[in-house]
Amino acid sequence: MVGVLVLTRHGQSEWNKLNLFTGWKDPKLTELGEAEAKKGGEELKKYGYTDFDMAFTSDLTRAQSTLAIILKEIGQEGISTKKDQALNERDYGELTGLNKDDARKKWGEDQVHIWRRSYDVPPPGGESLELTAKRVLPYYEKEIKPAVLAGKKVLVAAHGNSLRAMIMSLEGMTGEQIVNTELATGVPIVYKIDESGKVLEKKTLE
Ligand SMILES: O=C(O)[C@@H](CO)OP(=O)(O)O
Repeated sequence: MVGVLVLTRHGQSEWNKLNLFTGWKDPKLTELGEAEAKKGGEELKKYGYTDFDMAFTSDLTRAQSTLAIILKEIGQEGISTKKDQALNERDYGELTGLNKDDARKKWGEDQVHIWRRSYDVPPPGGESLELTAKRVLPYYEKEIKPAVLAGKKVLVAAHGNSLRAMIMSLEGMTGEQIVNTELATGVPIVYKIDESGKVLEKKTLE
């Protein structure tokens, strides 16, 4: 039996556009973000992914809106959907709301890069990718993975860092390998997975 897991980062948010550390803040999608989500839905439709069994998203508007736009585009608006904080973006702590370029000026390129893309160094008062994975992966293992291993088709709309945690687990990567992988906004990544959890195919629909 082969299950399908589609991971999609939300479209551009108001704070992505303003280049602000976002984390658990809850800005809406921009018009571009809505268009990116629609394009993601169109790509799924083009490849025949219009029959998902269930969907998952975070507790944040930008991911929920992305999911709603995709589901509308593929004609699956009524599908069973679970929303959970466990799939939220990493908490950016004291950096939340600061401009990323201003932060580089204040603390230096290297320090800001360490906060953004090291595996285990959290930003002040916030979560590292390691800490993010510690709350994302138990939820993934309990709610998402069993459905995929049972052959279901599952759609997830979430965030750069919550998705990195899942990709790390799916592809058997180390934290150091995944941190510098950038996920494009609104682009679906399709995994075909067998009942043992082995990834048979990965395709990025852009
Ligand atoms: O600001 C954020 O919440 C995230 C995603 O936009 O930023 P980063 O790319 O630094 O993980």
